[in-house]
Amino acid sequence: MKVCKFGGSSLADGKNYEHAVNIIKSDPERRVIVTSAPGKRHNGDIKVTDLLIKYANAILAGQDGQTIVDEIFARYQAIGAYFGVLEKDVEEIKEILLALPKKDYPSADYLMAAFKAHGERLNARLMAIVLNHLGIKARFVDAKEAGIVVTGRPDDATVAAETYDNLARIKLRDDERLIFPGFFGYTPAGNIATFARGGSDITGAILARGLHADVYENFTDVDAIFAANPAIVKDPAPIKTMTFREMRELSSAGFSVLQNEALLPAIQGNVKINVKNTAHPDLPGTMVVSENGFHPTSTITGIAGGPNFAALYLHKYLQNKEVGSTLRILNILKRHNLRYEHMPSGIDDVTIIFNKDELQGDVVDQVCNEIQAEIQPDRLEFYGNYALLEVVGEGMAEKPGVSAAILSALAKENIYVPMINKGASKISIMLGINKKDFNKAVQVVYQRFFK
Ligand SMILES: Nc1ncnc2c1ncn2[C@@H]1O[C@H](COP(=O)(O)OP(=O)(O)O)[C@@H](O)[C@H]1O
Ligand SMILES: N[C@@H](CC(=O)OP(=O)(O)O)C(=O)O
Repeated sequence: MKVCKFGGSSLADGKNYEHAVNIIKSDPERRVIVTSAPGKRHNGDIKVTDLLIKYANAILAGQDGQTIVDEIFARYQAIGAYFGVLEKDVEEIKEILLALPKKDYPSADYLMAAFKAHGERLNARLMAIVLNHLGIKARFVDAKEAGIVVTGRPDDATVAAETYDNLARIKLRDDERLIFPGFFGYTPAGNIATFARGGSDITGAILARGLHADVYENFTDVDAIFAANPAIVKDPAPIKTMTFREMRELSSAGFSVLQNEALLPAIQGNVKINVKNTAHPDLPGTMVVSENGFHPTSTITGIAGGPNFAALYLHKYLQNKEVGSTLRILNILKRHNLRYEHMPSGIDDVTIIFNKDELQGDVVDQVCNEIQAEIQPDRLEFYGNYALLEVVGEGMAEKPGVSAAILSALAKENIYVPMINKGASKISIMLGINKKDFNKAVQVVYQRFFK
């Protein structure tokens, strides 16, 4: 049995939907389908999830959301109409949208989560309606009925272990497709909470593990996972096979094609992931598999990273002799609920690297003031234009000369590397660089290893 997840780009309009329907139809093993919300139809378009965020914000501001509801409903209705589904058969979608503000929510954050989740919740309903209309027996299964239980933040939830006991009770039938909405679950108190953005991939992986799928097919809008972001490197090499841990490193560092939290359920259930293009389903795509028995054929598998980082540098003479100084720094970050990405350190120095999305308002000044007062460093500097470059490959483990090859390729282009972190993981090398050099650095390292 296969679990198939279709991304927002694959369900953006009737034509894309038709590719997805044909994929479902063409293989009776594709019995569990996971939908995202309709994504962008073209450059400059807006995802339904983002329209729902606008809708939630309008309601929270005490405004009338009717115009946005009409805009959202039109997206679903147009897809239905493409298949000849009558407006009356999708009318329930509009009613559900209009009823959203009338429900009780424990807080504005939970209201926002519930609104956002309806992109996928309504799309799974629509997919079931379309498939049944085309004579393919299909049933919508809400996350509540499936038993997807989540805890944690309403916009960044974590799946609870009991979900897998609940999923074990689901009976699959040969003559029926089950259509699940991606991206959200229900808290023990019965409220909707979503995973992080891109989180329909996570639902697909949870279902693949819980329903013991042979493979988790993740359909998207590219032919494969490429060795570098195609927006930065022209025609990058497709990756045929890679390991879970390579994917985990790369997806957490910018390979947005697969949400990085989707790896854990697949690893736990040892379900291989096949990333494929909805528009070209006959191409093999990329297989993501367990590292057991995997034999790398190249030194490097992928080059990821991003330009949206910042670094806080602290120097304190004899810091290494003080017990607990790092703990005190971390406590300051904890007080501000601030997550950091990496913290390379030396005898007297520590650099703390943040994703800039974390640094809202005047939190940097507040943290610096507290570090100054409690740690009294000799130097405290903040770099707002930091980029991280992550080079990953099972093939680099215990292989001499990989860092040297990367650094000399960057040096030839006069790209300065203020930080290199190697050793925390055997299969990755992380480099801190200046934001302005980021794209060039990806291209240079790609040329060095793939051309
Ligand atoms: N290394 C990479 N290989 C393939 N795609 C990548 C890579 N890095 C970033 N991407 C981007 O990921 C996109 C697919 O992910 P996403 O937009 O989340 O898809 P979906 O809507 O199917 O969930 C591609 O269109 C591509 O722009
Ligand atoms: N629709 C949600 C979840 C998701 O997975 O979307 P997509 O498949 O378009 O990445 C989002 O936009 O974040």
